[in-house]
Amino acid sequence: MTYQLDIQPCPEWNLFTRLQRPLVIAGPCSAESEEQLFETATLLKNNGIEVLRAGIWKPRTRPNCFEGIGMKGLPWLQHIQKTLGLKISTEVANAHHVEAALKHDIDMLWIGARSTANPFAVQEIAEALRGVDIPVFVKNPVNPDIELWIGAFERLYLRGIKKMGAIHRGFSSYNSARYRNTPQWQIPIELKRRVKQLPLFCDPSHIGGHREYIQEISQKAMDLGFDGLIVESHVHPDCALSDAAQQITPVQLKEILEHLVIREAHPNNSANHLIIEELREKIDTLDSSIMEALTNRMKIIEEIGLYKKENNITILQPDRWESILSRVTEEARENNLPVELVERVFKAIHQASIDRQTDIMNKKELGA
Ligand SMILES: C=C(O[C@@H]1C=C(C(=O)O)C=C[C@H]1O)C(=O)O
Repeated sequence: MTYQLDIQPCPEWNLFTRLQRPLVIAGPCSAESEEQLFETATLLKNNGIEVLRAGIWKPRTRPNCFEGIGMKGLPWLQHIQKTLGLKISTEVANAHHVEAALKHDIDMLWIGARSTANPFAVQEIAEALRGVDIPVFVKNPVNPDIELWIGAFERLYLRGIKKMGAIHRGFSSYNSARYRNTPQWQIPIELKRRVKQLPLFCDPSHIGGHREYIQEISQKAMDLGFDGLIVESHVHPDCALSDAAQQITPVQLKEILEHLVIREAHPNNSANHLIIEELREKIDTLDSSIMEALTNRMKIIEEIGLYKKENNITILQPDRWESILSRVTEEARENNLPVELVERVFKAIHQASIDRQTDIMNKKELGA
């Protein structure tokens, strides 16, 4: 069963007053001391940030790391809310956190990646939020499972939460890669396709794992039409008690934001609109040719399948398959197409052929 999520549009949330992209949430990974939090918040505010983030309870990979300041950090946030007029937000991982955060007038909550991966935790948080009308952001689960991510929104929605946003923070991987978490951009793209009204934020700090990547990841998010960014910012990043390498100062954040190129969702005049429409018509025609070719190919696959069944021949023909794959990858090289793309496409086509021929093989004769 899929639910139609009737999400309230972000401009109505009373969280951001300036509504141009990117909407920005920023603040330290963790609240560490009242001074660190207040100094950071003041600088962020002076640099135009409206919503402060700060972790109060930190889920850490190993015990004996700094696990967050806990409850005593909540009044610090509240003080900032009152004196600086910033909106305040933190991560919650259980009902107890939700209760404490709400008691301290938190403006926005988010559910972390490890919690999103656990439906029991999400359900518990959703129950604790029943009847509460504040925005709740959900980070993607650590594993690239879009259903789990959507499931978390559904659980919240079923308990009455209408102000929901998604945070893309990348996915855990065992391979050593450029970034700390692999972005797998196709997953937030698919989320946006499936849940259109959902505001989409990117967390370049956690994807990159190092401050040097924040600019490029933020730009990529903007190019894909993301609504906002949630960025870790600390008054003295190198002294941070958690995630030191990926935090930036409020001034560095301002510079990064100033350098972002923000593109419009659609062409801004009718001449440009016509150009893109004409090109899209060409794409539509080409897509129809691809579909026609796929349909005709499948018909022949079926004929070969019937022949194999009648003559007792194996479905998989490794030599034939090998020769197809080497021919198309060679053609890809000649035409300057990504070989990896062509391989992926043809492997998917070949697998579909095998599946179709397997169905034909297994189908009982009428009356047999
Ligand atoms: C169509 C055949 O069956 C299988 C499917 C193939 C394909 O999709 O082109 C190629 C070889 C076989 O593994 C065939 O034997 O030619």
